[in-house]
Amino acid sequence: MQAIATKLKGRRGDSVLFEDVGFSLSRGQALVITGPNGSGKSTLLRLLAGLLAADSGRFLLTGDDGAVLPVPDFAHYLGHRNAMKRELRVAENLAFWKSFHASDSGEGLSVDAAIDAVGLTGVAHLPFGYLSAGQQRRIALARLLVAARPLWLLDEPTAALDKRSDQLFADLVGDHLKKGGLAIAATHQPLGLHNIQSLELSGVHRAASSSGESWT
Ligand SMILES: Nc1ncnc2c1ncn2[C@@H]1O[C@H](COP(=O)(O)OP(=O)(O)OP(=O)(O)O)[C@@H](O)[C@H]1O
Repeated sequence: MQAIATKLKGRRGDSVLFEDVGFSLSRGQALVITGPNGSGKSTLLRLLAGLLAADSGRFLLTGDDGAVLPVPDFAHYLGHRNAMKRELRVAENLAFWKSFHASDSGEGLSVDAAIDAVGLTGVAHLPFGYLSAGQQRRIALARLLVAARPLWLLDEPTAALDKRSDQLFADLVGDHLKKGGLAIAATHQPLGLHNIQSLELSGVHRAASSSGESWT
C-alpha cells in the first residue's frame, strides 16, 4: 500500500496556501506536517481526506496490488473536533463509529478494548460530555482503534493531551505503523520514531519536504 501526493496545490479563497506538495509513503511510514498557524496544515489534511478539492495535483492511495483505493473507505480522519455526541455515552459514541466505519479494511478492537487502550477503563457508561477535554481527545483517538483502517489522517491529535497522553499517542501511532499502517499528522508532538518524513508548510506559495531519519 502506498499514499502518494503529486504537485498538490491548495487554495482558500484567493490565497494559494501551498503548491508543489509531494510525498510518498509506504506501509509503516508516517509524514508529519508542521508550519505556523494558518499555513494550511488543516487544509492539506482535509484535501487528503477528500473533504476539499485540490486546486491541482493529486493524491492517490494504492493497494499492495497497485489498485487505486477510495480514501474515504480506507482512512480515518481526525480533525480538530472530536466528532462525538456529548449526550451519548462514550460506549455509544464508539459503537456508532465502529459500525459507521465497518468495511472490509479490518475489524478493529472492541469498544471496551479501545477504551482500555487509551487508558480510560471505566468511562464507557459516562456521557461523552462529562469527560475532561483531554479525556475527550483520548476517546477520539480510541475511534481510530475500533475500526482498523490503514491510513490515519490526524489534525493536531494531541491537542488538550497531557504529557503522559502524548506518549500514549506516540505509542498508538508506533503500533499502527508496526502493523503496516500509514499515518499523516499535523502535530508538534515528537513521535520518537525513525520512519518519519516531514513536510513543513511555510505559508503562501511555499512548501518544503524532507525525508528524515528522526523527527524530534
Ligand atoms: N472555510 C474557509 N474559508 C476561507 N478561508 C479559510 C477557511 N478555512 C481556513 N481558511 C484560511 O486558510 C488558511 C489556512 O487555514 P488552515 O486551518 O488550513 O491552517 P493551519 O495551518 O491548519 O492553521 P492552525 O495551525 O492555526 O490550525 C487560513 O488563513 C484560514 O483563515
